Amino acid sequence: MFTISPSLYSADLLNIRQVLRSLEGFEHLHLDVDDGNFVRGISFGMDVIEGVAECTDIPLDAHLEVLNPMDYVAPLARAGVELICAHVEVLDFPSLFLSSVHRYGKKAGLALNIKTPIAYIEPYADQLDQLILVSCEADVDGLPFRRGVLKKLSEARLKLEEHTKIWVDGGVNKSNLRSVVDAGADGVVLGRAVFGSENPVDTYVQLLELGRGYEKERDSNAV
Ligand SMILES: O=C(CO)[C@@H](O)[C@H](O)COP(=O)(O)O
Repeated sequence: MFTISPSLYSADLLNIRQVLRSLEGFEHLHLDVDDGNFVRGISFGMDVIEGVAECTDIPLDAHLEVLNPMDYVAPLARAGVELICAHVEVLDFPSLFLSSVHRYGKKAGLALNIKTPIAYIEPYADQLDQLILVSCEADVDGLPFRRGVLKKLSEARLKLEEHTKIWVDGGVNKSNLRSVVDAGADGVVLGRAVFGSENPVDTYVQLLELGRGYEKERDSNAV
């Protein structure tokens, strides 16, 4: 079923404990782990991630925007993160990353920057629980959604196995949600669209219902 993973990095990070307590009903929570090298921003270190995991029962997914993803697998798995995703652009041997995550009993994924073709992840289709298609330039906060991701999304949906969940991440909001779902997304990561709204919990529920409605229409049109 269509899902939303709100990105904690867009929340009020000075009140992180209160934010976590307020997130009633969230099915996922997205952790952008940004190292200041792969991307310019620096987000959460392991101490904060361990603290977040202790404070909430919401299943956590980590999007590693770092140069050395292999170093994060064991600490994230031990902290209880359920899904660990790294950028194919920095992995010399993506299959080793994916099997290392699986050895910890966690779900494993790859992420693609907007400029990176689907061909880069095709050889690993059999190991992929998740694909994150970044839909803005990852490095610059506030850059808009790039519609070019929709073609990549349709291509990925055709090429990947059905069990592989495809999420779109970056600049997604109410106005482009339908196009993302129609092109085949199983889920989206939302930063500003949820945490930049007046009431993140209400907004999350509304957008989730909207997305699930679009998904239902898409799937019934496909039959
Ligand atoms: O990591 C990324 C982009 O690289 C995302 O998680 C964005 O941070 C999501 O934020 P919005 O674009 O939805 O505000």
